[in-house]
Amino acid sequence: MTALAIRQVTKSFGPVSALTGVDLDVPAQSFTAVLGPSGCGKTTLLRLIAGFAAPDGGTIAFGDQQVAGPGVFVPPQRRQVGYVPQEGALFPHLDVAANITFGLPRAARRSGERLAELLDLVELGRDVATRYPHELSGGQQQRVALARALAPKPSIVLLDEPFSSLDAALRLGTARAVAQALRAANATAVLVTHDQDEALSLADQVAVMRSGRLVQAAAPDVVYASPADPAVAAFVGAAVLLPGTVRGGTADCALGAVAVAPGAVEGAAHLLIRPEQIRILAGSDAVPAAEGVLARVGEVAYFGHDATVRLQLEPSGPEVVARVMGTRTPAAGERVRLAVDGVAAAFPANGH
Ligand SMILES: Nc1ncnc2c1ncn2[C@@H]1O[C@H](COP(=O)(O)OP(=O)(O)OP(=O)(O)O)[C@@H](O)[C@H]1O
Repeated sequence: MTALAIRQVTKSFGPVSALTGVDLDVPAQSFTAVLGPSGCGKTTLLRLIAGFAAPDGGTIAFGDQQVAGPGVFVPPQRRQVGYVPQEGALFPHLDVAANITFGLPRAARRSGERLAELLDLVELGRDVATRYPHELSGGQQQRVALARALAPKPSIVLLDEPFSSLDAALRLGTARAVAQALRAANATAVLVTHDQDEALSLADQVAVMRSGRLVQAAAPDVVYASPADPAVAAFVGAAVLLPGTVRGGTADCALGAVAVAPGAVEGAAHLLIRPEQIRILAGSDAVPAAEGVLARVGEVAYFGHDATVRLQLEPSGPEVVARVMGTRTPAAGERVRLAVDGVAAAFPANGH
């Protein structure tokens, strides 16, 4: 069942067109990440869903109830939406218990049952209940903000870059705990983020926005492996884009003959290959000349778990980037042979 249906929504601020013809379906009890660069309209979309502003055109429906559209505007307090902002959303003069239960009827506030349930849900100990926001870490504060948003059992939870103020170490753990709590609460959630890793790792559906338009909405692996266009490809991860020619399920390019996804249009194309698909076979002496494509190793950036390796294709080909395991990094200057694993996505050259 669709919990949230957005149809042809537009919104302008004076001459600035923030949203243009946005369509998005969010299935019930699922997690959608709206991903896009700064200024693409993500927050505006979230604010329209919450009811903090009205669209200029189009409709928004929660289940079978239209909440915004021509002649219809349900105010935010009647939309049953939970909202988790970036930071600083907690009341500083109230302890955690009072913050979480703020929106609940008095009886539920008094019983403490729902409070205990919510603390468990966001994986916070009971001892945290009497602390004040300034006595919590940033990650704990965001968990409390989520517990407060979930307390009245909203139909939809909206999260506006809720992890962006956290440092890297806290970010991952908090994001995972929040996603888990949303699933455990059977909530329907929409998260706004400009962080591709966050979107790909947390969401069931990634909705990619660019310049006020929604350019692709699909499962994370589909957006990554079959992006709608080269710009989406580059935005959702590192991408090697090479010109090539598609013929009979294979493309010829600077990396040799590379398999392409079924249905690829024949002829001139831009090929998308992910850095982790480029495999360094071995030093050029150890591999028969017929195998792989020759390259010279340039800069190696070591990240511990893995490394990125810049490779200049020989004799005069373009530079490509490979992602290799941290235990198998070649040395700069070494000559190697390369192969491509898996399939490349092909975009017709005259299509863009
Ligand atoms: N209240 C407003 N008045 C005027 N212009 C606005 C207003 N709100 C947003 N905009 C403009 O609309 C466009 C989309 O803004 P929005 O905040 O939705 O983008 P965003 O993708 O959320 O960006 P960020 O990631 O930086 O928050 C931007 O050009 C912004 O300057």
